[in-house]
Amino acid sequence: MKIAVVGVGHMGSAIIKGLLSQAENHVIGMNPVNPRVSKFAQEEGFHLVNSCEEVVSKKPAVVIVTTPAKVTLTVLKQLAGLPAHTVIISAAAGVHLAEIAAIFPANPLAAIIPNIPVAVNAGTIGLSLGPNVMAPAFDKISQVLNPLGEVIRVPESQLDIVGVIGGCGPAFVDVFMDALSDAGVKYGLDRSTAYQLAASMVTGSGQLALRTGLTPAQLRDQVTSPGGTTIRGVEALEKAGFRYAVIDAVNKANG
Ligand SMILES: NC(=O)C1=CN([C@@H]2O[C@H](COP(=O)(O)OP(=O)(O)OC[C@H]3O[C@@H](n4cnc5c(N)ncnc54)[C@H](OP(=O)(O)O)[C@@H]3O)[C@@H](O)[C@H]2O)C=CC1
Ligand SMILES: O=C(O)[C@@H]1CCC=N1
Repeated sequence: MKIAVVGVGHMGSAIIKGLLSQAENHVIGMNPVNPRVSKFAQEEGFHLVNSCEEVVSKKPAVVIVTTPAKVTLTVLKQLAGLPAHTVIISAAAGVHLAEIAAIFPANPLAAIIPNIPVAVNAGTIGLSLGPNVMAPAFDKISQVLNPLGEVIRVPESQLDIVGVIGGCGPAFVDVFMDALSDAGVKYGLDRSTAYQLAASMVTGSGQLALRTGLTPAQLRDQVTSPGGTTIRGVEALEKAGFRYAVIDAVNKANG
């Protein structure tokens, strides 16, 4: 499928990497002239254009817009020449389907909040669909998004909070992994071993939760042996207000 990704920054690059892992995808990136993006396009081997007019002329089946939220509606207006069957997917946090529908009244529309792990096809993607998404368009959206990771369909009213937990969440986990790694280094691990250990442990914990369906509390109980070491660490986290720090991170990001 021919897919255009408009805005090749952190999220656009991550989506392009994930899309390029599927041989059937023909990916076109669009970004204003920028040596960073030209180098990335050369390295990854996708076609790069520098204007919305060129995107329209390439007739992509699906356009994914990953420009900064504040310029996204302006960029979408520049894409208004796309035919009515083109599927428009916006990844911009805080840009609503109704605002996009004012520009593309007849097109199938979707709003997504992906996260950076889409780069390795292990993303978490919140998805809300607009009113014009019939079966053929839904098939295209699924064909594009499903290989990028887990797609979680939610009403648009929940997309902001899904975006904070799924989209911002990797940064929160990265801070946690960085701190864990510091602690490992303090006790003698070399940096790369500490990073590998933290990342592997987080991956495994997430996979276990998904595959078993157990709650985080049930999983924690499996680790906290009576009178053992883990419960002493959990106590220290509670004393430091770790839970509240996490909830307040979500409050702030959602504000
Ligand atoms: N980063 C993330 O984890 C997530 C991001 N998002 C959403 O993705 C969007 C981009 O975020 P992010 O990738 O972090 O930001 P970046 O700043 O890394 O990327 C934005 C990209 O858009 C380009 N750009 C700027 N203006 C235009 C334009 N008029 N036309 C085309 N491209 C343009 C920029 O080009 P240049 O650098 O050359 O100016 C840059 O490459 C936001 O709307 C954000 O809400 C959603 C979920 C997660
Ligand atoms: O920080 C941001 O605004 C974007 C939205 C979700 C993750 N990154």
